[in-house]
Amino acid sequence: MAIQLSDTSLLRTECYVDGKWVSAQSGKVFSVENPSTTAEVAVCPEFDVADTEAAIVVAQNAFKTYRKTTPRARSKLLRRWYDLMMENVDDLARIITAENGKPLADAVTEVKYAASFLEWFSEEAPRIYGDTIQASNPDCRLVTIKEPVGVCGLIAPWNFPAAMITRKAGPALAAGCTTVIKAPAEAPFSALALAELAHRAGIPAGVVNVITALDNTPAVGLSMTTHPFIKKVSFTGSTPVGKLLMKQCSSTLKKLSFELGGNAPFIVFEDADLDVAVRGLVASKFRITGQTCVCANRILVHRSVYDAFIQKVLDVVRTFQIGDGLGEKTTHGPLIHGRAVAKVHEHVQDAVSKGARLLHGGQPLTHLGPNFFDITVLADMKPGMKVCTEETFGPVAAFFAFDTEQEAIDLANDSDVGLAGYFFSKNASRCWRVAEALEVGMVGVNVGAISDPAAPFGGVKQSGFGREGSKYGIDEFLTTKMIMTGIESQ
Ligand SMILES: NC(=O)c1ccc[n+]([C@@H]2O[C@H](COP(=O)([O-])OP(=O)(O)OC[C@H]3O[C@@H](n4cnc5c(N)ncnc54)[C@H](O)[C@@H]3O)[C@@H](O)[C@H]2O)c1
Ligand SMILES: O=CCCC(=O)O
Repeated sequence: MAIQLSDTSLLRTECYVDGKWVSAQSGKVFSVENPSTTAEVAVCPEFDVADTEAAIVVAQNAFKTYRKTTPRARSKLLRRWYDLMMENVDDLARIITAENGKPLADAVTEVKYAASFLEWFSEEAPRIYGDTIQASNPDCRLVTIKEPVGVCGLIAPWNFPAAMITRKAGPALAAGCTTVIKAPAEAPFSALALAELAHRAGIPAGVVNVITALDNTPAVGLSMTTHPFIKKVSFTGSTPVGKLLMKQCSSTLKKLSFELGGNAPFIVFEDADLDVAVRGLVASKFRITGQTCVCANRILVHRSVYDAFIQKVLDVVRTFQIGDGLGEKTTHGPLIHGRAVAKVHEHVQDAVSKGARLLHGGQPLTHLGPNFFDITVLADMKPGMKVCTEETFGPVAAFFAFDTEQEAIDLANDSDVGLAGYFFSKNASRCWRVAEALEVGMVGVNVGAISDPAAPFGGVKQSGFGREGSKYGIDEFLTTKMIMTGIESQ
């Protein structure tokens, strides 16, 4: 076996539908590679439209009974699922590292983060409230109740192959919904391992269904976004795919939550604690080798501290060890595939050709394998470079200089997307001013790591809509029903 696991039955290579492990009806499979070594991890079923529709029908049937379960019963199921994740942290992390490439320590962090959404929503399940409202008509009484929206299609990316699933499945199940989960083709085994644990947790058959596809992804996606039984699509991925899925969902007007791409500004003001800002930058920019949606993409530094700040960042970057995610000394792993390497390289070459100064890295590390790119530092960045308008999704720290607070805000907001933004300053008034001025869904003030199950995660502009995690996350899977009762006046 390509992954060393204590519990080998966690590596599942079939899809999970109606509580059973199933192959594609066609018998087709696709191969998943370890991005560090390019060795095959295992193969997975290539589901097609018929397979997908069968899973949707199963979820629809399961919804009829699951929706009637008590919130406390759903809470206990989620809690058991959470406990099983925590009992299997090491194996789950090894699966993540094998299919995604991130260092094992980061994979362990992801598993705990992923499990935290199950814990959080196990606690939210019994806390779904409606309202009592004073009707305009004195002869009527008015209340609202919350109901599960129905079968949910959950589509998630490879960069957090466990956490992006539980952040959706946790609230869906807490709300009383059933799910068809399309695992990312690059990293499907985490989702399948989660399905195995859902099974062990006693989650009823048909409530969690996990399907996989590579070449059939567009057809499977079309099925999930147009099938009348699916009432909600929750998608995390790129903005272009989000736009396509939204268009497809319009035919049946599904409820939607879209967590899409970002291009986070990271501002260092002249009054910042530079060491705190360096720690924040390392956490934000280089997490998972720059492959998170909330990664700093444009680093804006006040001219008076520009050189000093970059020097401090270079001092840290030079200590990084790039390599196989299982390597004991590895701090940063590979990119997910060759297309990602090519895109990062293109951003670097574009910047350098337009006058940026390359201070570190800048090249693929082909001696390590085809998916490795060096940690890169670029100074003298200018508007008009690709980094300004496209999400790099790689280990490139691109530094811009600014002179005034307003200039920094204008540069930060000069983007079609608005997911996360960060800034560092010791001035309390400035902290409020800038936090309010940034056109993003999430702001980190003097902090670069903002992910927390208690925090509402989501964007504005073309970063999408809806919020995951927090007390708001469950609303995405509920509908509000108004009940007006006429009473006879005496
Ligand atoms: N906002 C967030 O919370 C968040 C979190 C993680 C990643 N992201 C974004 O995700 C992107 C990286 O992930 P990616 O490369 O996997 O994105 P992607 O959009 O290519 O794919 C995301 C998922 O959608 C599936 N998919 C692709 N085309 C589809 C189609 N036509 N129909 C149905 N499903 C389809 C993929 O198989 C994958 O499972 C980045 O843009 C990143 O910012 C956003
Ligand atoms: O990549 C985006 C998700 C990252 C996170 O939840 O911290």
